[in-house]
Amino acid sequence: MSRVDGKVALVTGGGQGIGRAIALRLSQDGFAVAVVDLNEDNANKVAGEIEAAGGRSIALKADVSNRDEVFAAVEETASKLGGFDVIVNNAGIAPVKMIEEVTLDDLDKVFHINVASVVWGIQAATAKLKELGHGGKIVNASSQAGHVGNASLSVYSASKFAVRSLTQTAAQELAKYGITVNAYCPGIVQTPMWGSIDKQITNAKGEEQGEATKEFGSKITLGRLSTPEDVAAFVSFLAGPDSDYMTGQSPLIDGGMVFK
Ligand SMILES: NC(=O)C1=CN([C@@H]2O[C@H](COP(=O)(O)OP(=O)(O)OC[C@H]3O[C@@H](n4cnc5c(N)ncnc54)[C@H](O)[C@@H]3O)[C@@H](O)[C@H]2O)C=CC1
Ligand SMILES: CC(=O)C(C)=O
Repeated sequence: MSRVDGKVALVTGGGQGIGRAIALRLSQDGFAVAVVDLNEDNANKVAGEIEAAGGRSIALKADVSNRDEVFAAVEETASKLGGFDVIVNNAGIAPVKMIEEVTLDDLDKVFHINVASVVWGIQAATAKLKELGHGGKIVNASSQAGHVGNASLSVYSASKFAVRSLTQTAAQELAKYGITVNAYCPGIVQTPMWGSIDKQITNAKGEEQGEATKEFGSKITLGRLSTPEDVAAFVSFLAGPDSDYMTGQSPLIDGGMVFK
């Protein structure tokens, strides 16, 4: 019997990439997992993978930038899986845009999906945990871009700095309810998002595809790109009982990226 058996976790953006790996890992740890994504087919596939491996899971369609949909997803998770303990606010987007070309629409879209979503996730999880009368864990996706900022990803980087800030302030406000709030800050992770970033940067610079990966990859001390499972292993720690004495933190899990 694992120390999280019977507990329930909700993972946003769980349909692919890092979110999928987190959903699978938390299920292996013993959580029942709600896989939430805008892409319902992918969410269903991941929930199916969990069930096929002997875990408990549901798939839910929700747009995390919509407060009502996030609250409804938390409600449905608690009623269908019989409790609620952890939310992983993982969903995000990363459009490439040079600072001189950024528009109000770019700011609006990225901050709604990457930042407002985290506020809604924190609010919905806190309301449910207070109703259930016990503490829990909130885990947010930031990035190495939220520590150092990446050229070509200015709005995205700003959104990930914002996630770190929300993580710190929410941790201070919610400790009295037994809720901890932490973030994870990955480096270059082999997912559809990174594939798209490489394509957009190399297109914008007129370079061959893969050049951006080479450039970012050359900064990684451990000498390889991250897998989604590398990140999921750290989220497993943040979602589980071994991180009980940790809150307000946003550690890097980036293979030791060094920017000169
Ligand atoms: N891939 C990377 O190199 C890094 C990723 N991250 C962060 O990790 C998180 C996951 O990234 P990846 O797995 O690489 O991305 P991905 O693009 O491969 O997957 C993101 C998932 O989120 C879902 N999603 C997007 N917008 C949504 C919305 N409005 N509502 C609900 N679901 C939505 C997508 O359908 C998709 O399934 C993101 O927050 C990203 O910023 C952080 C550092 C590095
Ligand atoms: C997408 C992202 O967060 C990177 C490259 O750190």
